[in-house]
Amino acid sequence: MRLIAENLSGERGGEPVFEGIGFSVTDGESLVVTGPNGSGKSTLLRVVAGFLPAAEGQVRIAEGGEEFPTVASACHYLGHQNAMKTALTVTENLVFWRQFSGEGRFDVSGALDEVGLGGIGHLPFGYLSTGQRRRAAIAKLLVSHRPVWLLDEPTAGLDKASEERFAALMRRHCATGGIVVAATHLPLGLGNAKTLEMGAQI
Ligand SMILES: Nc1ncnc2c1ncn2[C@@H]1O[C@H](COP(=O)(O)OP(=O)(O)OP(=O)(O)O)[C@@H](O)[C@H]1O
Repeated sequence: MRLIAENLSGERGGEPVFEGIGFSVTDGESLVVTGPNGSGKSTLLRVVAGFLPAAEGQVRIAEGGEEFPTVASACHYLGHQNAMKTALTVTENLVFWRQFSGEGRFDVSGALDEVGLGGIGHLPFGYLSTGQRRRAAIAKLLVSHRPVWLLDEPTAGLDKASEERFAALMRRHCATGGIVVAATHLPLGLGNAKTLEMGAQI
């Protein structure tokens, strides 16, 4: 499978944010998107995810087969918001995501163990600390059957040990044929990732 962006332009509030962006990432590869504040990293990820329309150009999946014919079917987006209901327990949230995004290689309990949150699945998500919320949101990736991870500042709020644990999860995802596209200011420990540097302005 390949995730391909061709000649992409993005706008916010009718103003151009970036233009002429192109990339191709294939099974096992990662792409790290860097650039100064306001350069359009989050906008680019939202355009790739399909949450914002591209002003120009297109994003598509090639060789996704019957299982992943579209970007929407292949991608899981982890943005600044964790996309979890605060009143539901951590487990209830993850059960929802597992049903919504196809059954990933981990069940809910296994995914919580992977992010170091085993034993607190019964707590309402709203009780968790900032870093624990982020780790629970990362567990969404593990319970979902989505080969392309679109990650916006994924390590925000994580302590050093959690950062390293997440780096290992991303490397394993790629080693088993997954794709990671991550916008970040911080090194993510992805090894030989491709890079895309967004400009300060266009
Ligand atoms: N809803 C909006 N309406 C108008 N302008 C917006 C909107 N959202 C973002 N912008 C502007 O679009 C530009 C790109 O923002 P974006 O969040 O994509 O940058 P970024 O590279 O992710 O920044 P950071 O590193 O600070 O997270 C900024 O100038 C921002 O002010």
